Amino acid sequence: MADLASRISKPEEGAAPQVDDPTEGANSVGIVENAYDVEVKLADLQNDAESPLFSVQSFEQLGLPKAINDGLLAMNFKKPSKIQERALPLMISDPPTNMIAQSQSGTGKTAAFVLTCLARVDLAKPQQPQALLLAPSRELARQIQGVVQTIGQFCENLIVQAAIPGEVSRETGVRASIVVGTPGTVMDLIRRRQFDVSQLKLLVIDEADNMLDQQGLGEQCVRVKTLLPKTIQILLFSATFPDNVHRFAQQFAPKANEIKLRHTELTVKGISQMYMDCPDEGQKYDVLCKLYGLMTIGSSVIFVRTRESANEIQRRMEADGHKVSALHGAFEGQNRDALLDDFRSGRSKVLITTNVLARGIDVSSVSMVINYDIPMKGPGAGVPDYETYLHRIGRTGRFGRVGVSISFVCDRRSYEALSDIANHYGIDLVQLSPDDWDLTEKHVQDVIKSSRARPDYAPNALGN
Ligand SMILES: Nc1ncnc2c1ncn2[C@@H]1O[C@H](COP(=O)(O)OP(=O)(O)OP(=O)(O)O)[C@@H](O)[C@H]1O
Repeated sequence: MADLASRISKPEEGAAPQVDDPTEGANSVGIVENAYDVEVKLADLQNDAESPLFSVQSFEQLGLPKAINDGLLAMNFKKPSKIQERALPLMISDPPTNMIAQSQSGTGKTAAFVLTCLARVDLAKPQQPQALLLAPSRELARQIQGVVQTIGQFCENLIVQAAIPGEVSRETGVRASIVVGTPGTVMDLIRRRQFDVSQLKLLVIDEADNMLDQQGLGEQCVRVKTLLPKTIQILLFSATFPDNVHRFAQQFAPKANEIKLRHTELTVKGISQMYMDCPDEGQKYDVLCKLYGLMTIGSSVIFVRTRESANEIQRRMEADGHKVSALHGAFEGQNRDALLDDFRSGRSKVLITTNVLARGIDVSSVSMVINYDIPMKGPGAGVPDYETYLHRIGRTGRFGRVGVSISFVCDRRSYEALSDIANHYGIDLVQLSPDDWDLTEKHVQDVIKSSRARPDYAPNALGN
């Protein structure tokens, strides 16, 4: 990366900015090539991780009910991805065993835990909550609910309910066999006795490192767990598990089987990671506007640090004649739902957002992610946020597709933060220059106009 030592921007002035973290409360064209292996650690060491029993080559081998297999067919899921191949047999076998599972963004973790829920619920008791899935944002909870409904579309009597603000009526409470929610709302419903958790068999926590780490959600998840049956099977999923959270995850889900990735295997090779060397903070906006034409080839997500900058960039871009949407934690739930639905359907193609959408959101048409601000964490936002970087760029390059991420740097601080992130994951970032627009366009177009992943890339494989 170029030397940016001489470019130091002034600190921001004004009121404390509103920062969102991701913790408030389709079918694929991907080819499945399971060329790489993962580290599987079995809770019961008497078992043999290499045994064929612990890996399936097809969904049929799992012996799931026909209705579930029909759902997979309807989704055009022909072959399990690596995480599905390795995790599913362990998760659906009896006696139920906990699982801590890691695989890269966009590799099909959702279907892995959704299939486990569908395999475990007794459809003769459709209104009795039996599986609880927790996610960090309302958008992700709704998305997971949609996946359960789609894969479970032929399961008679299946009722799935979202436990997010505004979705559960006070009169009826929770009346579903599978419940997908955010921890705060779930906690409220249990406290108000509107959610009978006495017969829950399964607790799934998606984005588990984030859910167990953050003060607010970590505490909430622990409190929710204390109210659940002691024998409940716990499944923790994420693309990232920093060591400290991983240790806590092992206490939270004792005696778990584990599927882990090596540090350097965390990035998705289908995502071409680039950075734009902007002259200064003020000119980032002009660079963004120049990129606009490229951003609309597919769909794009622009990540900014604060809600205020999301609003401000939206205002300026619209004033400059560009069509963009902004979504962040200050919006009301239903408004957020409508905004994301517009983006999913392609009615809006450029979404400006905060970390609230950094994790989990699956929109296959996203071909570009822009880190307008490098993700930072810690006191005074002084430390690069390695995990959030990976989750943000993972909104593109889903399930074997290709995509581009462009991170804006404009001063020593942002440059060093991005260098740290690159070193942390062993990534070589391609440098783009705002002075050579033809070359920038070529770099970006070469990737997003190619419809296939590079031949050396085994899409959807863990550890690719
Ligand atoms: N076996 C499969 N065959 C084809 N497509 C699949 C298969 N499994 C999952 N997919 C598709 O892959 C995409 C990504 O899956 P998913 O959203 O579960 O990723 P993830 O691993 O949870 O990612 P993240 O870490 O970002 O949350 C989805 O669009 C999903 O429909």
